[in-house]
Amino acid sequence: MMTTPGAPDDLADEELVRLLADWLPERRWFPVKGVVAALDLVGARDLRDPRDEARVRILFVRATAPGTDVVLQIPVTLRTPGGRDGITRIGVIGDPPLEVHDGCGDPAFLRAWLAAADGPGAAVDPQRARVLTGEQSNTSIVLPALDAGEDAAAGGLPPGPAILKVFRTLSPGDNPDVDVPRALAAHGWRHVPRPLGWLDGTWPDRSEVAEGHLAVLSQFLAGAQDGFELACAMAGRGESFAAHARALGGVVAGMHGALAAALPVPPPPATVHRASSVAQAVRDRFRWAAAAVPVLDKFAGAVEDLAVRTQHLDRLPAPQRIHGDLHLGQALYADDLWFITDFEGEPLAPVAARTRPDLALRDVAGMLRSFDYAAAVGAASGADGIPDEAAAQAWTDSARQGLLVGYRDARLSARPQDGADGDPDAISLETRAQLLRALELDKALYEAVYEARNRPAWLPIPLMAITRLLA
Ligand SMILES: Nc1ncnc2c1ncn2[C@@H]1O[C@H](COP(=O)(O)OP(=O)(O)O)[C@@H](O)[C@H]1O
Ligand SMILES: O=P(O)(O)O[C@H]1O[C@H](CO)[C@@H](O[C@H]2O[C@H](CO)[C@@H](O)[C@H](O)[C@H]2O)[C@H](O)[C@H]1O
Repeated sequence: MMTTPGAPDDLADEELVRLLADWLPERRWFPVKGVVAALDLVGARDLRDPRDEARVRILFVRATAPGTDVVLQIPVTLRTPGGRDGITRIGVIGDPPLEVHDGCGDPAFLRAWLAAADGPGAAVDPQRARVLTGEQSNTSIVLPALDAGEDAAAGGLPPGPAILKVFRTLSPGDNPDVDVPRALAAHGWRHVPRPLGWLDGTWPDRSEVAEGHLAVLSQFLAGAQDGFELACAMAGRGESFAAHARALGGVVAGMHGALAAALPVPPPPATVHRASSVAQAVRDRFRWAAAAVPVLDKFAGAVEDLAVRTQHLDRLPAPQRIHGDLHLGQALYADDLWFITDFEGEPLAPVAARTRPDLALRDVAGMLRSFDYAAAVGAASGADGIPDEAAAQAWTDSARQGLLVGYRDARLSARPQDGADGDPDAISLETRAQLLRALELDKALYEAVYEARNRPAWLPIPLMAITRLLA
């Protein structure tokens, strides 16, 4: 084991990792599924609980398995036995014994994190924190606002509530889930929850010391509805999502305008044939997806035909910073407004690819794919409440139409000078349709791998879309 900054200095850490070996595979965010991962402790960092109630330690653990090699962040707290109820106990180590708890569920870790973080912070109460239990690649914890008296004592901190997102799989470099919301909020775009705190860290990564963000604290939109849950519920009741989709399309267009202004990128070199790059990306995605989901092999010819048609497009919109993994689950509906969260990009993609300038239409395609999921998962039904295919198709079509019209109208009104032919990105309707088809296919291939790894029962949703898009 190396002796770089952040390397473990404590023999008990090895015992901790042995304890975690049984606990980790049961976590939704643990990236290795179906096979046993090798776990190696590569580093650790102590944070100080201002109340000194518990020892707070962040473990950096490398998990390796075929196709996976990642460094995970695992905050734990160590307490003398019998100290506290109501927090997640992982087990006991040492002699004299120490209880090991999941840091994310322990106020001691949350206090220590808030004390160590950069940024304005927030007047929140770690004592009443709640760990979210949904489908998540990371771990999020809601921190309620302090009550009025305590709030005054917090001395001018921005008001709570707030949500802390602990990144589980660490990536060297600045995390776009911290930097992008900061840039958008500083630019004055109001559809992103305000970032309130962030913590950097270092950890040994092979022969280097990696540095990057460990977690981010943001304004919590109390009472917000998750866009995917809202869409599924409406689909199940046979209610059109078109008006919501139209408003969402407007917000996605506003996000693209704000991203282009807040995080400008240089134009691509004239030597790059961009349509060929998009086509090649689809081919590469297909090869990657077919290796993980062999049933996709039969689509090889049809994918190549689509790639060739894409390659022959002559004029593409300029690349820019985009969201990168936009779907209904990243859209929150609060007080009649849509907000966009989770700017981390596709969790299965390498970090360098996640911040690369790309086509704004990729985000639009991501949202279109989500309507397909909502119709399937929500069991879209007609007015009689009985789920059927025609009703699902009609529900999806009207939501798609709503999103595209809302997006296009907002782009046009923001940049009317570009709309020579009524198209704000100055491309023909045919080019737009072909690009969207290629980008939807690309996303559906990604989803096939995501579902095969995480939710095999949902694999038919992207597989049916791939069949349809290639028909
Ligand atoms: N600012 C926020 N206010 C309210 N809920 C939020 C906020 N940010 C995220 N959430 C909720 O937390 C959950 C997880 O957040 P997300 O950033 O998508 O995590 P992950 O990238 O791990 O999937 C989502 O279901 C979302 O509804
Ligand atoms: O939210 P994450 O950043 O963790 O994104 C990953 O998980 C998503 C699921 O939670 C996944 O999204 C897919 O399923 C959604 C329904 O649960 C659906 O609305 C999306 O359209 C679909 O892509 C996402 O792809 C993955 O990166």
